[in-house]
Amino acid sequence: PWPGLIEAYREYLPVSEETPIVTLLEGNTPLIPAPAIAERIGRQVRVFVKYDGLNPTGSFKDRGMTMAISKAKEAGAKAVICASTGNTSAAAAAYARRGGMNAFVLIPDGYVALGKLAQALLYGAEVLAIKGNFDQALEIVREMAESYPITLVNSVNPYRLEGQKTGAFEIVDALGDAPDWLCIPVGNAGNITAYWMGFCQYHQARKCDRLPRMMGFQAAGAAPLVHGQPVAHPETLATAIRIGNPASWELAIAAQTASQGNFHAVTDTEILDAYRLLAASEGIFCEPASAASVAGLLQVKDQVPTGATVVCVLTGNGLKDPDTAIKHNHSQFQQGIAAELGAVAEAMGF
Ligand SMILES: Cc1ncc(COP(=O)(O)O)c(/C=C/C(=O)C(=O)O)c1O
Repeated sequence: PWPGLIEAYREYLPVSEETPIVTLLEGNTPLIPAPAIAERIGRQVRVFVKYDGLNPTGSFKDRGMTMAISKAKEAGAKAVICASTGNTSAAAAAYARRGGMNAFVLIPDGYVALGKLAQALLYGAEVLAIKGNFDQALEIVREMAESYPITLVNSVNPYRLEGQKTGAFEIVDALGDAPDWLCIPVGNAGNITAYWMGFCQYHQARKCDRLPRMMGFQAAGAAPLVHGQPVAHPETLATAIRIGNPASWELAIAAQTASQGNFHAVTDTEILDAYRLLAASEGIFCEPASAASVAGLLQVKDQVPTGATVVCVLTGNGLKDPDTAIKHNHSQFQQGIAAELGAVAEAMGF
């Protein structure tokens, strides 16, 4: 049976026998073929999606949190803190409580998807909603962690990136080599940094021959890495990546240049089209920010080499943000039908 990420990849992680393992058996998520998306590209291009929405708290953050919380516990921490657009706070709360610690989370008031807030509250985090955006919340928690006995578990904590790089390991283990392109949504830029770390470490260990081009996609209203400067008032319906000043800016640029990758901006409309395509044509429900990886691939599809293998990282489960699904689906939804066969048959067009 799958032992959880730290046990599965111990030799590649900064842990020792003294490290307590705080785990919810995260990782080992499916790499699902996406024929409907591949068909949109053609030229024998193969597309897979790494469905990281199937982690225990529903996002890729669990990969980083099993490491960050285990290391915090090893260091004797009693409480952790993070700023979050939602998924980090859910994962920090779950793993901190699992590890017997308290979790304090700062979130931008009014811009956290319903499912993520539900998680942080029920996991028993101290949830502080500030009248400001994620970037302001991150500045505050970085100062807090400097001045008070509390461990910061945002992705500036190196153990977060160490955990998140395991996504790259799993992709190589499943494909037998690295893909030609790795498409990934980018907000605070920890995940694109971590994936590149993982591919490079696996390449060093001769576990893969090739290294992918890292293709990072940001929401058009929150695309500092595309514009080359911070965005003071980031705006997008993909609230998970509504971030204007990524903490891992330099590391993400280094990954992009070293991999000969690129950053592109995708509009909210392109994100919603990919979000609906994934659900209605592939049967895969991810949250809006995650669909930016597919929206981006489709935007630059003519640049994909013939016969290439592409992996799009779907970073969060669609259930995190039910409001967006209800508001932006293209399905038939007839309400108030009489509970009679005739009425139902008529509604169905018979
Ligand atoms: C679903 C989803 N997809 C993509 C991203 C972007 O990853 P990074 O580029 O590593 O930030 C996030 C990030 C969320 C937070 O930053 C947070 O939860 O505080 C996310 O939740």
